[in-house]
Amino acid sequence: MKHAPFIAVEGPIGAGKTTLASMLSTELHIPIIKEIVEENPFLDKFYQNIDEWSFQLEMFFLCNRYKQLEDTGLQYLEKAQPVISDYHIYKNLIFAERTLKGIKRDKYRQIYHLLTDDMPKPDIIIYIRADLDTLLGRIRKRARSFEQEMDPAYLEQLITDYDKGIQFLAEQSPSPRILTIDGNEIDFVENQAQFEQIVSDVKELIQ
Ligand SMILES: Nc1ncnc2c1ncn2[C@@H]1O[C@H](COP(=O)(O)OP(=O)(O)OP(=O)(O)O)[C@@H](O)[C@H]1O
Ligand SMILES: Nc1nc(=O)c2ncn([C@H]3C[C@H](O)[C@@H](CO)O3)c2[nH]1
Repeated sequence: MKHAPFIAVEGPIGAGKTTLASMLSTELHIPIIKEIVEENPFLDKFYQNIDEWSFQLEMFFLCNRYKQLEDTGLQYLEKAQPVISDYHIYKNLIFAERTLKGIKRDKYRQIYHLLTDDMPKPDIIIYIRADLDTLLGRIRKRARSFEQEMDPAYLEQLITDYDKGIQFLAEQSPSPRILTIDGNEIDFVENQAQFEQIVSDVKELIQ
């Protein structure tokens, strides 16, 4: 790979994106960009009433990620410095296609493309797949109050949406390199050897 890599860790809610991105950032000495969660004023309301709050929430995520991506380009990529992020900008569309309907979805799509089409995109995606039981277990363990009432059907749909979304990204040109991790079987938190294997796989993709 000639230029500095832009790595994104992706996967459905609770898959372990922030955990793995942080571990890789430390191990590979690559700065990390993390998504904003605690200061998000709409997440709480969204989980209580998705139809009522989805547009505000999706726009909030989109604007925040747009700003972060702009900064990432200026701070790192334009200076040929590598960076790792705990999300891919495309996740906005994965969620919004599920949570928005009708005219709001149409408007959101237009704004999404207007803002992001010419932005830098990750060239390496680490995709953590995990099934519903694994994700629900992690979400419970993490115990963010606003997520505890999450409808399992919503999460199950997102698992499928993610598979399709990552497949779509794989078909883009130039296509990103994708490392898929089985989050049910691979425990990069507790199992050092499994984490080292991921590090080695990522290093190979970066070469
Ligand atoms: N491989 C793993 N084995 C065991 N626990 C894990 C593993 N990965 C993550 N966890 C735990 O699961 C929880 C969710 O992890 P994390 O916050 O990294 O997920 P995320 O994908 O970034 O979530 P979100 O989609 O909400 O941003 C955390 O409590 C974390 O410590
Ligand atoms: N609707 C919606 N759109 C997004 O773009 C999005 N990105 C993250 N999330 C939710 C998942 C976690 O609960 C929490 C932290 O990741 O926020 C999102 N929800």
